[in-house]
Amino acid sequence: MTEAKIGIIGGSGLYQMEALQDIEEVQLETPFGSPSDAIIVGTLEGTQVAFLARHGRHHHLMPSELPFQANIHAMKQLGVEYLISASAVGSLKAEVKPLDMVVPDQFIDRTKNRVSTFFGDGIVAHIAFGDPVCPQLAQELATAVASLNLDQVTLHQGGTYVCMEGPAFSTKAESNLYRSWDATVIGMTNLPEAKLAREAEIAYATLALVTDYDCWHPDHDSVTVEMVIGNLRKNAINAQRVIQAVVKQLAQNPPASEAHSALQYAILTPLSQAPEQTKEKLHLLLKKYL
Ligand SMILES: CSC[C@H]1O[C@H](OP(=O)(O)O)[C@H](O)[C@@H]1O
Ligand SMILES: Nc1ncnc2[nH]cnc12
Repeated sequence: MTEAKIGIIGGSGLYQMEALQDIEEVQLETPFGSPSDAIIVGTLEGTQVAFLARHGRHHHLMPSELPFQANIHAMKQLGVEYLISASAVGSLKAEVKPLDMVVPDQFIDRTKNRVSTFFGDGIVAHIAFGDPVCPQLAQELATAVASLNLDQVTLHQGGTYVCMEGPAFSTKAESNLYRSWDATVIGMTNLPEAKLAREAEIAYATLALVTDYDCWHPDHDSVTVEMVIGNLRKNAINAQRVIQAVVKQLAQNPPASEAHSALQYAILTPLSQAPEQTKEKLHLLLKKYL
């Protein structure tokens, strides 16, 4: 059985990891449907990792169409314990410039149409989510960025990621509202993923790669895809270097994470009373508690 303890979800601009060796394409099915694409399992720095292009390798899925449950379930099937998201974001702060990197430690949910839980159908669970990002994995990301001294890149450790529905970018009024909330960056994908990863007891952290100043900045044009694409290419190269460094660190010293036991006190329904069909559907997540 193909396995990997470290998973990577590549967002806009990061559709493959060039340094991956001994690649195997794994086409997985889950009780929640098919993931965005085949998962590419290969070795990086001698360590087995699993890579998934969030929007598909040809970017055919909108944020609202992403099969978040299937993506996280597929990573869990492969044995992933640490999941790194690389994501394009707009900046909501003057000092956070395009090409900078942010390792957020908070999220604000502005989505309207996302499924962000595996539970329901007779089994109720409420995971703790006060700290939505694994602090240990976030620290590994920050350490890796700092170790590389990347040209033109400032690292911002901590910050709030606003997750909006999209696909249209924000209005100026919305962008300024998020600025008044002291939010740092904006994107369309990471919050459902972080919630589902926590339910799956996978440590999750985001490497947010800044592509633009959204639309609030008086000295910059409002965000367009054309603007974003130029910076995505540079960001994708930097992101791969960071991920490679993190994988090396994690392989040498995998940190303990509270995320790995997130369900321990979260399930309210006595599993002895729960519907068999739901227990079966959630077996991968629940098996250690059955
Ligand atoms: C190409 S700009 C908008 C698009 O990029 C981000 O995606 P991801 O988080 O997967 O890198 C943002 O969330 C939007 O989906
Ligand atoms: N300005 C922005 N708003 C939402 N998602 C983004 N992804 C990249 N830039 C973005």
